[in-house]
Formats: sequence, structure tokens, C-alpha cells
Amino acid sequence: MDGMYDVVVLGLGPGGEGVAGRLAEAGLSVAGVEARLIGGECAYWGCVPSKMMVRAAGLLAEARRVPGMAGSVRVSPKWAPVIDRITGEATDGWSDDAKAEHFESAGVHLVRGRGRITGPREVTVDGRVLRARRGIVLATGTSPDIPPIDGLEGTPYWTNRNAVTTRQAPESLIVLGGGAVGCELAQVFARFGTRVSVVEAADRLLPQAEPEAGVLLARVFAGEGLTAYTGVGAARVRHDDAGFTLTLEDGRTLHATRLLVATGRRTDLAAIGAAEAGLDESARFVAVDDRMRAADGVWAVGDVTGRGAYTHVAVYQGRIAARDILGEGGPAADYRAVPRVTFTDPEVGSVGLTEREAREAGLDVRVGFAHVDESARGWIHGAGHEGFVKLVEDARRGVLVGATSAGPAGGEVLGALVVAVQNEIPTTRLRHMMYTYPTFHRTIEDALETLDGHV
Ligand SMILES: Cc1cc2nc3c(=O)[nH]c(=O)nc-3n(C[C@H](O)[C@H](O)[C@H](O)COP(=O)(O)OP(=O)(O)OC[C@H]3O[C@@H](n4cnc5c(N)ncnc54)[C@H](O)[C@@H]3O)c2cc1C
Ligand SMILES: NC(=O)c1ccc[n+]([C@@H]2O[C@H](COP(=O)([O-])OP(=O)(O)OC[C@H]3O[C@@H](n4cnc5c(N)ncnc54)[C@H](O)[C@@H]3O)[C@@H](O)[C@H]2O)c1
Repeated sequence: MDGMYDVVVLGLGPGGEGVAGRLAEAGLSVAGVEARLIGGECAYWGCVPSKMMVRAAGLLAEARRVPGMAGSVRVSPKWAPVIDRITGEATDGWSDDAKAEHFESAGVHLVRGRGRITGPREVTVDGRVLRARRGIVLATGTSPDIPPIDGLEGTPYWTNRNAVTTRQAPESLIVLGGGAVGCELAQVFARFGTRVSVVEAADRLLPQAEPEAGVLLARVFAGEGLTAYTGVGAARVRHDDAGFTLTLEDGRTLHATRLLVATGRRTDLAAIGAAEAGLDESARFVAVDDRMRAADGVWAVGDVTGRGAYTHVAVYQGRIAARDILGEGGPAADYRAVPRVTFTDPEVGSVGLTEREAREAGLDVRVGFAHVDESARGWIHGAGHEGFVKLVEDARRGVLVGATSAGPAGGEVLGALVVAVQNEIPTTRLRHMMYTYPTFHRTIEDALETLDGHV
């Protein structure tokens, strides 16, 4: 049955779900189109299940730190409770029935199926035409970007989807890509007894973060028995009954029962008919202004906009798009302080610019740096205390434009730094306040004291 609505939201991950709910709450008639599950990648194959895995692996790591600090324990990892928890608690067996009910009772008309823009303010789903008086919101997210490596296509390689649904930890695993997905999952499986190798084409792990973070992770990974191959890509992949053989560009070969491809994400704007809405289908992402407007009667939010593939960015953009559609005004999008946390152990949290990005932007940069393990709390903490705080100051203005917090609870410590960067709190004021003793976040104070000229 065709339909006329105020707004059609295409894709109901964290971005689209938020916009659709907010608009319906405000009294607009809204159709939400979803090809798979309401909640998107984050709820079913991304953030939530992977963080349950990280939590379980973290418990094992803490137990292994008991000797020398608190006696002895016998650690016998078991994958079954992890996948049971993901299945039962996180994903309801990869069913969104309960969410769908909630969504519809909130007033959103749910249309299941793969939608495509077929004209101005028009989306077609399995032959059913949905028209939108005010416009369309694109929130279709991304899918894994599989590199064109000789022999890879057609093999049973894993993506994040297989990794978070597996019923057992593999005996051995090659992880292609040492970004957020690769590093988090590599460490998880290694802690459950899988023999893990990580292959990262860039010269270090987490290449988008400060270099010190990649160096730290490589050291921690090596200590936990993972092997990282950096600065080298994959030349060839073969698969047979024994598993995968991956040949590196320098001729070395790696073998494993499983291969996880974690080399980034891609959009497919042609598949959603973006040109019908006046958008460039060949672009990597949908370009939006600071109110999430992509074209007349078209808004886009979340990963599809390419402004940082994080759930909190999708949700933030969703709120702005909803306000714009409702004519409510309010602050425009501001990406100066996009926070991100890679949930390895140590966690790597960062915000704003890296030192290099700040220098490339022509800023007069001063850097502050302090080790967590040399702080009072780090010393007390003992095993597992590796980490650092790095501050990037725009010296001319005397404010932080970026910061990294790596260490135990590194993502939580980041909170204070996000407030400082977002609100341009002068570093002189940050230096003259109290930091609770003995917390991990006191390392921020140590790092402030090392800003050039303030040692
Ligand atoms: C392993 C992993 C771990 C992650 N961990 C974190 C984390 O800890 N913290 C964090 O902030 N982020 C994390 N992310 C990133 C996070 O999952 C994404 O940033 C977030 O899901 C983006 O939300 P979105 O709404 O833009 O897109 P998505 O969540 O991808 O949702 C898009 C939805 O649109 C639907 N769709 C697509 N095309 C169509 C169509 N044509 N018709 C109908 N429906 C369509 C899809 O089925 C999907 O449900 C992780 C990602 C991965 C892969
Ligand atoms: N904790 C979090 O917030 C979290 C966790 C996981 C994912 N995510 C989001 O999901 C997105 C996708 O994560 P991802 O890790 O897949 O992407 P990514 O872009 O973060 O990392 C991919 C890595 O693969 C490397 N690479 C690319 N091609 C390669 C090749 N052929 N051989 C070897 N290495 C190669 C890249 O250099 C890069 O370091 C990220 O942008 C991130 O925003 C967030």
C-alpha cells in the first residue's frame, strides 16, 4: 500500500532511529524504512556485542594479573557465556520484534524492506511508494569495505558480523586491518586463547590516533602474545580445508583457521538511488551542511555522512536534523571535539586534533605529555597500568585543540578532556584547579605541567 507522510527516514540504525522517534513524538507522520534490524550495526553487530566481548576478555586479563598482586587463580576461558550473553541479553537472538512494537507505539510507521529513492521526496520499498511532504532523511550507514586482494573474494572470510556471532573462539585468526575493529577484536580473541596475527598496512596500529597510542598497543599486544605486522599489506589469500594462508607483500606467509577483514567501511550511494535526490552517487559519503541538509528536502545523518563513524555522532546529528525539520533552530553541528574511544586494554580515547593535524592546520602547537604508569594511581594500580595523556595546545590562544588519554579507564578520563576542548577552557585555568588524588585523571594535571614553558 502506498503512503503519504511528512517525513520518510531511510535506515533505522542509531541515527535514523533517533530522528524518526523525535519527529513522531513532535506529531509528524513518519515512515521508517529498515532493511534488516531496528538499531542497526551498533546494536546487533557493532558496539554492543563487541563491548560485551571486550568486557569478558577484560575479566580474563584482570584474573591473569592476580599473581604477584593478590594470590593465584586458575583461568579457564570459555566462549559459551560470551555468545550466550550477546544472543540473549544484547540482541534478543538478532530479533528486533520488541523494538518494532515500541517504535510503532511511539507513532512511527515501520516499513520493512530495502528502500530506494525514486524521485524528489519519494522512496520505493518493494514496489510500495512512500511520499514525503517535508522530505527524506538518509541514515543508511555503511558496510564492511573488502579490499580487492588476490584470492580473497569467494573465501569464507569473516567481517565483524561473523566475529560477534561466532559460537566459538577460533584456534587461530589473522586480522586484516589494525584500526578500531581490528584491534578490539584481535585482543578479545587472543585473551580467549586464539593465536592472533594483525596485519596493518600503515606503519603502526591505530594509524588515525597519535603515534604514541599505536606504539603502546603494539607493546601491549606483543606482551599478550599477539603478533602485529605493520607497514605491510596483504598480497594474496588462499583458503583450503586447513584454513587461510595470507601472503604479505614482502613474501612472508601467515596461516590461520580464520581471517577477519577489518579494513574500514563503505557506503553505496547508487544502491539507495541518491542521484534521484540530486546527490552525487559516485561520492564516498553524502555531503551535508551544519544542519544535516544534503539537498532540498533531503537530510543525512550518521556514518553515511562520513563525519566520524561513531554512534554518538549519528545520534548527535540525528538531533540536529530533527530540530531543523521541525524548525526549532538551536546550535548547528560542531565537530571540533568529536570524542572517540577504542576499547582495547589499555583503552585509547581521543578528542579533537592530533599533534600532526594541528601542525598541518598551521597552529602554533605546544604538547604536554605524561605517563599513567608514572602517576601515583598508575603506580598503585600495578599490573595493567600502561598509558599516557597527551595534550595538544593552540599556544597562540592558550586552549587545547586535541587530547589523547590511553590507559585503564582511558575512555572515562577522556570525558574531562572533551569538556576542555569543546569549551576552549584556557590551559592556564586547567592548570589551576584540583584533580582528585589518586585518580587516573590526575595524569591530565601532570601532562599540563609539561606543556612547553611550564615544566
Ligand atoms: C565492530 C564494530 C564496533 C563498533 N563499536 C563502536 C563503539 O564502541 N562506539 C561507537 O560509537 N561506534 C562503534 N561502532 C560504529 C557504530 O556502529 C556506527 O557508527 C553506528 O552504527 C552508525 O549508525 P548509523 O545509524 O549511521 O548506521 P547503521 O548503524 O549502519 O544503520 C544503518 C541502517 O540502515 C539500514 N539500511 C541501509 N540501507 C538501507 C536501505 N536501502 N533501506 C532500508 N534500510 C537500509 C541498515 O540495515 C541499518 O540498519 C562500531 C562499529 C563496528 C563495526
Ligand atoms: N570503539 C569504537 O568507537 C569503534 C569500534 C569499532 C569500530 N568503530 C568505527 O567503525 C569504523 C570502521 O572500523 P575499522 O576498524 O573497520 O576501520 P578503520 O578505518 O578504523 O581501520 C581500518 C584499518 O585497516 C587498514 N587497512 C586498510 N586496507 C588494508 C589492507 N588491504 N591491508 C592491511 N590493512 C589495511 C587501514 O590502514 C586502517 O588502519 C571506524 O571508522 C570506527 O569509527 C568504532
